[in-house]
Amino acid sequence: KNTDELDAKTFLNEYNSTAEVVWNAYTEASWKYNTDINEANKQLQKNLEMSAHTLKYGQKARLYDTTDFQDGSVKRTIKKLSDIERAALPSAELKEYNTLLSNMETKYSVAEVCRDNGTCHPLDPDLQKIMAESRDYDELLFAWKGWRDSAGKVLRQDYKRYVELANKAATLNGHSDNGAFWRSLYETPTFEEDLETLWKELEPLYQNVHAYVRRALYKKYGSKHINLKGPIPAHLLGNMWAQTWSGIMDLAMPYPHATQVDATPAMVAQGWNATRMFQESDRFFTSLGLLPMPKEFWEKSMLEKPSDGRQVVCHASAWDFYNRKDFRIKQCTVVTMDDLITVHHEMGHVQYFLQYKDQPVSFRDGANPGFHEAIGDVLALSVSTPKHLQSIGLLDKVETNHESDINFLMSMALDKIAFLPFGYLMDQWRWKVFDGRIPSTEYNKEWWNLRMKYQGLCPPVTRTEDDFDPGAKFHIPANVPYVRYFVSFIIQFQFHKALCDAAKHVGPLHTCDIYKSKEAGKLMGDVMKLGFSKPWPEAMTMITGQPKMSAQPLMQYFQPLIQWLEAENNKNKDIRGWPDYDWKPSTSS
Ligand SMILES: O=C(CCC(O)(O)[C@H](Cc1ccccc1)NC(=O)c1ccccc1)N[C@@H](Cc1c[nH]c2ccccc12)C(=O)O
Ligand SMILES: [Zn+2]
Repeated sequence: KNTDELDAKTFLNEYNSTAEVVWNAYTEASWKYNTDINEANKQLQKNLEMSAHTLKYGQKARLYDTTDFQDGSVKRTIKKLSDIERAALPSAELKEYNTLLSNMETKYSVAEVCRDNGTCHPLDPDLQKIMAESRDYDELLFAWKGWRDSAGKVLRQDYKRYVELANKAATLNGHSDNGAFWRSLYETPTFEEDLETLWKELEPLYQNVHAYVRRALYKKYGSKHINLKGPIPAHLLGNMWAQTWSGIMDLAMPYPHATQVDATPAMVAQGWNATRMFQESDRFFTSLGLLPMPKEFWEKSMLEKPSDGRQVVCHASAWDFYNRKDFRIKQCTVVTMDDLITVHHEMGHVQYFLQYKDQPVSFRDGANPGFHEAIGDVLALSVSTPKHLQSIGLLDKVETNHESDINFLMSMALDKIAFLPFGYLMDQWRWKVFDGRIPSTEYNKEWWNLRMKYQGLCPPVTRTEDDFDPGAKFHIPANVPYVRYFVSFIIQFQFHKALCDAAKHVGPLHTCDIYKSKEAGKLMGDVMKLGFSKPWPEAMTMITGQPKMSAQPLMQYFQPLIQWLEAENNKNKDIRGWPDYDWKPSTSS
């Protein structure tokens, strides 16, 4: 083994400069395909070249014994390069794996649901609009079942083979399975226990929101479709996957006569478009002293779904082209408050790219995947406040009284609290698939067991193993881990609390708006500049003064609503949980 640290540094410099070129070429090819899906653009050649580069340098990295190295960054980089992921597969299987991934993402992205009269609906924007706005039980069922027939079902065989190859690559890199590899990215030995502890702390709050929303849906859809002691049919929550519930805020509004919280009508009335939404977000970031989007961003991003007939991957994403100057977002933006939040989420990714662009490529990543997901959401917590929405002209009447507070907190809970069990169960399912506890013959049964256990949902129609409902959620066919969002929804409140303190905010946490706080911006910028160069507990300590994930700031933020929900559910004599787990909604309307 080579113990020469100077030699290692030279090797890493060579790696870094060659990696930028190879990764840039791959990213350009991937962008071309994602924004114009067709056979010609499918060429997977650049993907293979990237893996060849990873293999070459990974094998050389493994020759070093870094035990006595002085430079921590050299040790950290050698360790990271030594895991060569899919490049460990024999070339025939690597080609098969890349083809499978490309085919799964394409099948998902081009899927659509057709009516008897022949009109066909893509997920974005059509089916998403139906799921958020329709209050017709059967129309919702048409979209919900149709999407799973068109996008989920067709992926089952591809997915089964993908699992085998992903696991083979993981074991060739020394992991027990692909789930173990995904968890290793958090560098936290107690990661799974920590997540379970956080979930147990938050479960009572979720059950209170669930009980309250079930009561609201009971009022709307009646006892044929809602059992006040049972799970909620999964198509009634205002979202295709029931992962966020703000789509049914109108049914769950505690005080309909107090301050409204939805800025969508004003955005539409004032003629906002996608570019305006991104400019608004850019303005918030620069108000904190963070970096503006470079001109390439505005010239080369795809901020709206193309109208020239091109097929694209509509699921939003942010892109680093690894040349320190080209950064883009691809988003099929619609003019809604919900998408204004997503705009900030994606811009948070690009801000991270900008802040760490001068790190070596190995460190151009989040402190952990949850950090990358949290940045934009932290700013969105400020943007979402009625006070801020009023200051940008999107809400006119804003009162500061108890009812308005509860309305606002309910709208936030329908996104942030409702999401937690979904964010947690997605990779519970995948970790069990990767480690063999869920065989392919039980993919769908175990999916719905988890959907029942954590979210208290049931399918509106019978499901079988002919179906593959997990495949109907982008991240499953797209091979994108999901527990990062669960982590993000926890730590973003820790960051929010710390930044609000830095911004000298006084008053309840949920009223804090860090807009224009250079102190808050400095704290965020310094952490983002680190990229992946330090273990994430160090980054966490820089912001919050302590190294752990904690649910306390989230609970503090929602405290007024927690009390209100307890009282409201007791007043309605509603039970928490869903003991009638065998109940099924009637299939006649
Ligand atoms: O998937 C996303 C946003 C897309 C993304 O920005 O996270 C994107 C996902 C992706 C990853 C890899 C390939 C293609 C898409 N992630 C990134 O663009 C990205 C870029 C650089 C580093 C890390 C992530 N949100 C999740 C979770 C979520 C639901 N509602 C939300 C509201 C606010 C924030 C997140 C969510 C979802 O829609 O289920
Ligand atoms: Zn993201």
